[in-house]
Amino acid sequence: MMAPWDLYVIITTNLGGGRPTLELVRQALAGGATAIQLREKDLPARELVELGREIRQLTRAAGATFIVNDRLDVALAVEADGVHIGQEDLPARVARELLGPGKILGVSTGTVLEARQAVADGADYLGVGSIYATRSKEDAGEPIGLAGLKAIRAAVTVPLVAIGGINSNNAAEVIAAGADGVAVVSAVIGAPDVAAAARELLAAVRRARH
Ligand SMILES: Cc1ncc(COP(=O)(O)OP(=O)(O)O)c(N)n1
Ligand SMILES: Cc1ncsc1CCOP(=O)(O)O
Ligand SMILES: [Mg+2]
Repeated sequence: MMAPWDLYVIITTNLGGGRPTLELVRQALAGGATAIQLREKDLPARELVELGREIRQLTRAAGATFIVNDRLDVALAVEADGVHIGQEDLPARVARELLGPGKILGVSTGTVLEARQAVADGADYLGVGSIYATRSKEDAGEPIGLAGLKAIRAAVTVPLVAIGGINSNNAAEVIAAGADGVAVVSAVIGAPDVAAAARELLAAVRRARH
């Protein structure tokens, strides 16, 4: 069964307003996040594994998908559902070989060429963006906008998760442009009430689909 990508919350603790990682995860899940990504750039592998094990338990109990960013070794070690890699990470084809067919492989793409290549290499879903400007990733590049998303939607059939500057005010137009779900950092973990922010964004995504 492919994961529901309606609300994919990315956990980068230093963008979470000083709150502990697991508290952010618990609150995002309480607000209905359908997928959680552990995205910590500065933690040693040992700490990533410890956190990943806890998040595995929390996501399993909530029925949510758990993806580890960048680190295929950590994803396997904590029995995550899969790994997300970008254009500068492990090549997607290599990641697919190491993962085998049973785990989810997500790949970041910003162009039709990248999207087609990622699918050919074995991606199960694509992170598409940055759609809008974002302050959560320094090297996010120029926004591709809804036009970029629509072009990728027309080129591939795998699920598309739109990312970059998405919030409850613009989620509807992103879904209308062809995204299957939204991936967010600041709109959820940067909010004063993480659970309420997740609930509001999830409702916006689901409303947009009907
Ligand atoms: C769902 C999703 N889409 C895109 C990204 C970005 O991945 P990447 O380009 O490798 O950048 P980092 O997140 O590793 O800085 C993502 N993490 N998740
Ligand atoms: C990880 C990532 N990849 C492309 S944009 C981005 C950051 C998205 O963060 P926000 O939802 O706060 O704009
Ligand atoms: Mg990466």
